[in-house]
Amino acid sequence: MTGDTAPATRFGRADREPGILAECRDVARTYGKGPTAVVAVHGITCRIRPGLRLAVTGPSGSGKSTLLHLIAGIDRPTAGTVEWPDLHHRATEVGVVFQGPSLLPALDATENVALPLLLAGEPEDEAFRRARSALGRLAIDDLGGKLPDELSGGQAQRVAVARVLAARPLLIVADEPTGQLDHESAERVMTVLAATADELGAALVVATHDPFVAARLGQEWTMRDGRLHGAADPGLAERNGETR
Ligand SMILES: Nc1ncnc2c1ncn2[C@@H]1O[C@H](COP(=O)(O)OP(=O)(O)OP(=O)(O)O)[C@@H](O)[C@H]1O
Repeated sequence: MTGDTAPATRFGRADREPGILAECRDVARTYGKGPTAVVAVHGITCRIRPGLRLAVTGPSGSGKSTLLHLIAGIDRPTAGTVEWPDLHHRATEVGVVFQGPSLLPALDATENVALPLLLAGEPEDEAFRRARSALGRLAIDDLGGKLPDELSGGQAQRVAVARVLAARPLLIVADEPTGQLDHESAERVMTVLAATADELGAALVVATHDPFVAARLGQEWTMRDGRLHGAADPGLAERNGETR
């Protein structure tokens, strides 16, 4: 087969490199100003491609959440640039599992999961079908009728994961998605996140303190004091923009 006839894929032709979902160039994020300013992220250059399975690890306060928010486009860098070259509609193509509570209190679990689909214009029956299916994959379909304040922290966390998966994003950014879960539930969440990312051809970026979760993903980037470390890992050249 010649290059000209290579089949198209979701991100271009099969004979080309996969696309770039997110690209950070020399990105920094400082909170506040003057003597109390906190530099949460410094000088990070990285690329997120389809198929990436990435754990972002590091001590508390090292900048993991900040980097994830910049990659997802829900925060802006104070220096450098973040771009999403192969995303067309970032609001629906990036799914974020937040570290803290994020469910709307007046909606039950199924409605919380369906809401982003309804807002994106999905017909109601399809939105609710996908919401129930996502809850089922995470083995929490029995919780569909419960309000957030009737859920445990771990149950609410799984509903938040279901909400992201139901929206079928191309870039899944999850901040401690298993932080409140027992081992068995954490394992299920990681299995479903990875399987869904495989089905969608998506990238999966997970901030975690849990070595088991990090081990489930293909790559690990470690943050310390706002910088990426881990020179021995195979992603470093990619991260530093040395290869395309
Ligand atoms: N909104 C904010 N205002 C001021 N400082 C902040 C803000 N958010 C984060 N920080 C600071 O930025 C630094 C990085 O925080 P970040 O939440 O990104 O770290 P983290 O590695 O995700 O931590 P954890 O593992 O505890 O979630 C910390 O020093 C934190 O106190």
